[in-house]
Amino acid sequence: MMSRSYTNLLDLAEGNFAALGPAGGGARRRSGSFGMKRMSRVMTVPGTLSELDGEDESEPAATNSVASDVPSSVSGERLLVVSNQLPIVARRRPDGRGWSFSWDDDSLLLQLRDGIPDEMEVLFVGGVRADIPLAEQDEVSQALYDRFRCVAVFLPESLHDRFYHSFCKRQLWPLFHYMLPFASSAPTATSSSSSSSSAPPAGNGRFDRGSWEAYVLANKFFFEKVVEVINPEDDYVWVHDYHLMALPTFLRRRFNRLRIGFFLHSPFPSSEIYRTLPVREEILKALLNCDLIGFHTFDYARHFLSCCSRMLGIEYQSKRGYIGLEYFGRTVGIKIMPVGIHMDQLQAVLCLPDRQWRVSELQQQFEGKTVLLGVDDMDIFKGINLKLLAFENMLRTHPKWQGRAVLVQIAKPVRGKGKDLEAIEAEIRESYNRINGEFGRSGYSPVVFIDRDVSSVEKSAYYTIAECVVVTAVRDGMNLTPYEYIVCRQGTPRLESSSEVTGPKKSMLVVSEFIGCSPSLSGAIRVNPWNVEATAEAMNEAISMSDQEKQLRHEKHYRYVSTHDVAYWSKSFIQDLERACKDHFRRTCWGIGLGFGFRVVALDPHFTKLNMDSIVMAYERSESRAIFLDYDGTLVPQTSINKTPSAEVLRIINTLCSDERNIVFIVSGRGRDKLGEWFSSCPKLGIAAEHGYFLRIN
Ligand SMILES: O=P(O)(O)OC[C@H]1O[C@H](O[C@H]2O[C@H](CO)[C@@H](O)[C@H](O)[C@H]2O)[C@H](O)[C@@H](O)[C@@H]1O
Repeated sequence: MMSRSYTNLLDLAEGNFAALGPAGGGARRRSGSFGMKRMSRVMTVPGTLSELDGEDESEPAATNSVASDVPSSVSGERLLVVSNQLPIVARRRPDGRGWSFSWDDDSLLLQLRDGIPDEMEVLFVGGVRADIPLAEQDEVSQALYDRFRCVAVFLPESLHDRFYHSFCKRQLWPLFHYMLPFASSAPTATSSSSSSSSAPPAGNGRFDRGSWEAYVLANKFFFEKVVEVINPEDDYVWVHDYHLMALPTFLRRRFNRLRIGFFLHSPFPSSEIYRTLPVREEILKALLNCDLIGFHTFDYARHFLSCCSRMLGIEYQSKRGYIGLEYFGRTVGIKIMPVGIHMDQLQAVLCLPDRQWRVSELQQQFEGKTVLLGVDDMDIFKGINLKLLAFENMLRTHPKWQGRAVLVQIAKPVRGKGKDLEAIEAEIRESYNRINGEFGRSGYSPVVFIDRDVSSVEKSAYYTIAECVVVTAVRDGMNLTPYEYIVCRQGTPRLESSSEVTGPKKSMLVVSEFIGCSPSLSGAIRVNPWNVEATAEAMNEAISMSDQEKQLRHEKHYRYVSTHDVAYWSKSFIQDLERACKDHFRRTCWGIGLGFGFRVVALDPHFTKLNMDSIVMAYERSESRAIFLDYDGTLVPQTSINKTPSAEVLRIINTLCSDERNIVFIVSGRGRDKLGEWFSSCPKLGIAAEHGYFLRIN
């Protein structure tokens, strides 16, 4: 077995993982060739993109392919939305026989369809949020494809565990949210103890190569599903979020001219954080195989660009409002556009009779009270405990709120697990018990903590009755809670006659400055959630503000949120993706490089890649030749520390110079002294030193 420390990324990208064994660590994979070691191609054949597409990697598709009924040539453009999870809700049938599926109306991936042109069909590729037994997977795949145009990706359980719980949730997710792993290697509940490596498992989120391999392998499973349905000539692929950052390399290797977009929903951290990631270059290079990379905020994009500059030496250019990275002749576009909410979906919920009934109930429950509301996922970055501490501080420093202010905190259970989460949950419990113990009295609980799944109807009822929403996340990619709140407080024209919507609309927000939605909410009170006292003051200020001021701020926010909805975001992304890809069919391209170093070199069609035979023929035919040779990267490897030309190089140069028909020059930025010294044994060689400022002509 190969050593664990091997860094052959070609193998990694090919899916040959020592740590996972020949079939991906017991992966019950049905495709014939997977897991067999194959030599990767280093493309040396020149050609246009269309010539090269699909010529590589003749792996058969998995046998549970749903593509049997996909027309081989689908007319019209399609969009393949690839994400860790499909926008599907799966439920076991009550009789235990089979599954029932429905669209997940709350999923942003589903909602983004509204911004996609009608003539563009949308297909989804992703995992299913349910444990579907192996024996049922084929049937489920077919049903999902037939009924929803969803292509299901099933990962073997052990792989899923290492991909999702270990690499995604314990390594990437914390790091992207600015949490560096501790140096200690004490294993935790979810560390990858099943890894076959001899190295100790990573604890506390420390990088673990076995989990990284699982991540790459899982990305390859997604890639294979895309391959089953893709029509590379017509389709666009839009990959979502940090789970699938290796996918663009697999796609680009197979389909050189595929139109690929990627959107990162989480933050992209500062380069000082990102550069601690041992696979930092691999991930950057994989993303650069896209045509367009999207971020919620300017800061996330700026961090990504500085990582590209500092770690890969690639600089960006900004032209007429578009930012692009020149990457081997291709321009990789950078898109900055925060996501939005689905207005119709939320407004439809607002009109449900159930909700109106729930609103009245809550109005009675909190009569005479001022409700501050928190709606968060129960994860380690949402700063729920900081919010409780700030609320406690407010009750203490502004006693007028004792008996009057209530903090309702909805904490949605999440799929992640681990000791950190358990510790945070315990801390939160302790805080609200303490606050309720100290300030509570008969008929008054200052904190109402709801740690169960709350339906969209109930959530919108809470939004409606809340005077202020408080978000104290210490990091969050975007966070749409404030947007949902604003829309619910606005209500809909259909509610105008009901008793719940009376008078001018108003809302108030206290939001962390560390979340993606913060820059778009100029009327919110922005806080540093680590500063508990300042957050307490902000809460007091928010609920004490005059109605007129609350109304003005609300109106400003509503104008923005209602016009920058999810359809606006997806439409804008697809338009930019189309624009970024408009030259795809004009360019001459070569795929080069191994593993994650793979990239497509794109050139204007007037360029031709030199072919060895034609060079030799031209050389032999010519009567007089001028030969200009660069030095670094041409005569000595770019990476070598010893820059002195080898004896072999000197011999070849002297051979070239000895032919009367040749004039040979070294052209370099290097100084004349060094070049003169190095080539003192080549008397017939010309030297253009310092970019031609000094010439030695012989
Ligand atoms: O927990 P995961 O399955 O790994 O998914 C991560 C989170 O994805 C979604 O949130 C992210 O996208 C949102 C929309 O762009 C953005 O507002 C948020 O900041 C991102 O983290 C999902 O809403 C979360 O529940 C997931 O935890």
